Amino acid sequence: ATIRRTEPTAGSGDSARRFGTQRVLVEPDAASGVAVMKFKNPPVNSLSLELLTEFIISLEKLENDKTFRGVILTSDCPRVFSAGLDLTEMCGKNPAHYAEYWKAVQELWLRLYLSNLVLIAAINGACPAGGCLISLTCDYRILADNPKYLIGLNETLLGIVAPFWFKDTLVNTIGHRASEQALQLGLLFLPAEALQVGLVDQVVPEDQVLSTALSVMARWMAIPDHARQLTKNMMRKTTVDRLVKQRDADIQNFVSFISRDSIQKSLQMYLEKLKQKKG
Ligand SMILES: CCCCC/C=C\CCC/C=C/CC(=O)SCCNC(=O)CCNC(=O)[C@H](O)C(C)(C)COP(=O)(O)OP(=O)(O)OC[C@H]1O[C@@H](n2cnc3c(N)ncnc32)[C@H](O)[C@@H]1OP(=O)(O)O
Repeated sequence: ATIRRTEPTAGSGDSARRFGTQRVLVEPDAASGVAVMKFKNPPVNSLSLELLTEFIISLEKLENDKTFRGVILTSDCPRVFSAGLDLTEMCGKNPAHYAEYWKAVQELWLRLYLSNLVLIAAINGACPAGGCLISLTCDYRILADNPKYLIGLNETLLGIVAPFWFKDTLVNTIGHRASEQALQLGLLFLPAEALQVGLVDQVVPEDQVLSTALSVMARWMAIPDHARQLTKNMMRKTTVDRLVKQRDADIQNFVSFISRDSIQKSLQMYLEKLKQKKG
């Protein structure tokens, strides 16, 4: 994927400078050590290969810069946090493309789930499937209180199956029984339901999502990094290791699953339905 970096905006020093790429805007505040990362892949922030690649690069840049200890993930697109994996990357392409795409999905999850940074999701829009997965990799989730902003792993509604590491991430967050129901039924939760089941940590008015994320971040930043990072590692490493041990097999699994005629048909029908919704 071709990555175009955005120029820093004119400002009064480092903390006023933006950086990032075409699809991932980064607003750093060096003074507080916190950066706000905004997805900008209109119309719905679908996780195309380009967006995944730029996300990984921007995250790596922040991880390697000791100035930054916390990142808030949010959307620059109105009403959608992320529509999840880009269905056009999984439809009508060849096995080599599917393998490349899935490797990038894995890579992003691996980096996010064990990130040394404090990650907070400021969920300011709809958050299905892969969008929900990204938020689940964060240390804390704040969802805007809007009945249109549904969140959940809805893969079964598309006739596809959430892989084991999506499932593990959900189980680690809301527990086994709630995950069993949520995954089989492909549940998309309203904000109040998401809060009740523990899928998000706070639901706040839409105009307070970012300010709440910043104040929650201050609390997490007050904890010494080494102790917090080792604790996070202790909680999450086993889950990560499961995928690391079988990364190639997981790619092969995905490629053969997604290449099936029946799955391709389901995805195409789902995409058609999304497009028809407008007309
Ligand atoms: C047993 C072995 C198991 C191994 C299995 C391995 C793997 C399989 C599992 C793979 C995992 C997949 C996880 C995913 O993330 S799949 C994606 C699921 N996403 C969704 O279901 C969301 C679909 N989108 C929506 O519901 C809505 O778009 C919305 C996000 C609520 C926003 O609604 P709205 O603002 O009304 O926008 P539109 O619906 O009109 O959409 C605008 C535009 O965008 C296109 N689009 C929407 N979502 C996607 C997407 N995910 N990918 C690509 N394109 C998308 C939509 O078609 C419209 O396009 P047009 O403008 O051209 O009409």
